[in-house]
Amino acid sequence: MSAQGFNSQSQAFLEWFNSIPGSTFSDAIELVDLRSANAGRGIIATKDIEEDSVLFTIPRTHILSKQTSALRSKLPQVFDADQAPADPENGFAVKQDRWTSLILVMLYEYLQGDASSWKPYFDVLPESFNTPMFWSDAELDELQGSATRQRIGKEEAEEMFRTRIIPIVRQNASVFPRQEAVSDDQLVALAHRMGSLIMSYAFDLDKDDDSDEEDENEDGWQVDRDDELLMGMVPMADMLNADAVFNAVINHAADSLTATATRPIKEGEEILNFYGPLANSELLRRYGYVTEAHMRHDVVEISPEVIEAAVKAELQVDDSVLEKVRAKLEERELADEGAVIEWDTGAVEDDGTLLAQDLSRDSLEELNALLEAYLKYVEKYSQDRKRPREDAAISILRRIVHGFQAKYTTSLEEDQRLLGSLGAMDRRKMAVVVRMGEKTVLQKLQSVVMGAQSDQGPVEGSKRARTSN
Ligand SMILES: C[S@@+](CC[C@H](N)C(=O)[O-])C[C@H]1O[C@@H](n2cnc3c(N)ncnc32)[C@H](O)[C@@H]1O
Repeated sequence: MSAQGFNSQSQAFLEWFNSIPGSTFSDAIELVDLRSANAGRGIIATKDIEEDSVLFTIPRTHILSKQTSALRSKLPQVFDADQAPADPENGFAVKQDRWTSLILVMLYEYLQGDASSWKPYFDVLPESFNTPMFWSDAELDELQGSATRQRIGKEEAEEMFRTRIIPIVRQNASVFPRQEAVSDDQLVALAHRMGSLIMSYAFDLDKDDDSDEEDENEDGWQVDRDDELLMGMVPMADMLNADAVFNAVINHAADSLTATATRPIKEGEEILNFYGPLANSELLRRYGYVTEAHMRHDVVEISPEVIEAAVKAELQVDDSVLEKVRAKLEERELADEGAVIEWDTGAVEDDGTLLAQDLSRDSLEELNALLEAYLKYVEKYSQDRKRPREDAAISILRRIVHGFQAKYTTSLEEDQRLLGSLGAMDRRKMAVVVRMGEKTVLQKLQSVVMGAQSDQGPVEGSKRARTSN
């Protein structure tokens, strides 16, 4: 789209936003075109801004959610469990979760076209995304050994659209307009767009007062459910880009959400929100971009299968013993997720600046605990304590590191050279940044393991890792 067309959409959106009763938009900020930096729209300071200044305010009435959309009153049987017909054949009996509810609301508003009061907002929301969900196999191959590839979930998403979204749209032709012109495949593509928008633009709001917020577990205790937070699209708050070093936050008040400067911002600086201490792989999966500042949160995820394979190869354990060990670990809920190796040293202050002090954590704690448990149960079930546990643990760790490194087809040095030769931050370059971050963590892990091996001491990740940051 031309710069002129892009800016006139921004202008129309801003006028729509300013027409909302109770909204505010500071005269010290501006909505701008950052496409040349691959950052879409963003907001910059047009004047110096003082700490705690309010940048903009959006009343809750104009957060798009199942609470503000007319769809809910049109389809109470879909949104309210107690009104759902008992017959599951009609497709309504499954209660919608916060994802499917918001996708339905967004589809409903989007399909209204010009008749939707949210039209100027939809006009500034993107139609295509750089999240791995939309990458080709060749593009995904560039992620090499990254666990991100296993977490994309495209098929699961499509299954959800086909079973929980499309039947509702089709069975309510009078509610969802213009759908005759849209095939099922097109509806799936539209649901993908809405799902991706929710993933990278929606905010978690307060608890959803209308949902049955708590479930009972077997003991009769009330437990919080992950899906109880209401999700909504918050116009303007979602025009802020974000980074691991930021200068603004969104405050949630009873009637409105407000963007506030966390520290003084200079004229020309971009206003940046914070999405959380996410590894670049996760930033890419959810938001479709990576940044240098997020590299400090990079992690390597070691799956239970990788750990088990290393244990088996190192200790030459029979499958029957491994099965018993696995059952024991599952009983103790240790075997489900494997271990995450992190060198998270760059925590941020509340104002968005980096903490001066290095906050190294014991990055190997989780893996060490898991290996300790493996070794204990292997000894127990094979009735054979061949060697000291520390010694065995170090050898297993070495196997894990080597096994992992083999999943990445290029070395860190090769990637460094490649990165220097790549131009704009396209999908390939983002994949290179992700895999480089993970290889850097692996390299640190390797130096810890090698160090431990040379002095045969325990593997203490934090003490050694601290020197390398
Ligand atoms: C909530 S939106 C922010 C507004 C968005 N730039 C737009 O044009 O609509 C989140 C999306 O903005 C982009 N984004 C956010 N922060 C970014 C950054 N620091 N660098 C590049 N892109 C960024 C990503 O595409 C992300 O999925």
